[in-house]
Amino acid sequence: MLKGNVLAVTSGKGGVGKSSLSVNLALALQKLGKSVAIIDLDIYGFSVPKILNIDAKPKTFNGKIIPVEAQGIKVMSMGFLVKDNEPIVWRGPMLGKMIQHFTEDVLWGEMDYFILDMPPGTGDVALDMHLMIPQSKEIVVTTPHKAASFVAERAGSMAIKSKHEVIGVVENMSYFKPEDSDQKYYIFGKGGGEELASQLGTELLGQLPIQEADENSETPAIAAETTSLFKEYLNLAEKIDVKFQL
Ligand SMILES: Nc1ncnc2c1ncn2[C@@H]1O[C@H](COP(=O)(O)OP(=O)(O)OP(=O)(O)O)[C@@H](O)[C@H]1O
Repeated sequence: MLKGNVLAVTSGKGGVGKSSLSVNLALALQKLGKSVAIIDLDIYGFSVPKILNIDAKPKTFNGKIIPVEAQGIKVMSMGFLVKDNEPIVWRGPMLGKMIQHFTEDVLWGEMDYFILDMPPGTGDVALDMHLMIPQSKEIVVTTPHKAASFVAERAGSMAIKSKHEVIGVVENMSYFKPEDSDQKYYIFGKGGGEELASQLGTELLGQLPIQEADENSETPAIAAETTSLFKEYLNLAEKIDVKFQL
């Protein structure tokens, strides 16, 4: 199976920044000298290939898949297997087979980290992941609004019930801070991440700012190294790396 540390990035609801976090965290861990792979388990709503601007399709070798590599990160995603962004209409058991396929039939090799970009919520993929990859640890992503953290708690509780360690909560889109000022604007409210961490008995690992996307970039969802968001991703990567050494 997977040879390396496994970190699942989960959330209660969609659109909180799980995929952005998975990719940016992978790049930040790489900055720390780690080898990183991303397994995009958001089978219906894959977005990792788009975030990394990957056009290539994986090749095969002896019946196994060679993951696509972008910016030094190895990636496997349902997005590589569907034609023209067609929707995926599958039932639960097929989703489980895909997790098995992505973990067992891909030539990953040994990696320092496998990041699993999970679909939102507590559906079939989350259930199967908990059964098939019992060694994985989790972070739960939420936005600062209390209602978002209430929903996110379910994903965290599910991990705890299935005996997966939740190593922490990450609050995304916590505030907006202009690059030329230290003033923080709490656009989506405050306190959701802190509250969720205390409900799950874990710690708040990071609060990520809202970052204006550079639409001229080919990868607008990847934080440029000059931004405060990038610095926060680096801090987060350092904290997570320490947690895996314990
Ligand atoms: N810190 C941030 N600042 C500004 N925009 C952000 C930030 N984090 C994420 N976004 C944007 O929010 C949108 C949703 O992010 P993303 O796709 O990563 O969320 P998700 O939780 O993976 O969603 P889904 O559940 O649909 O997979 C994207 O357009 C992304 O670029």
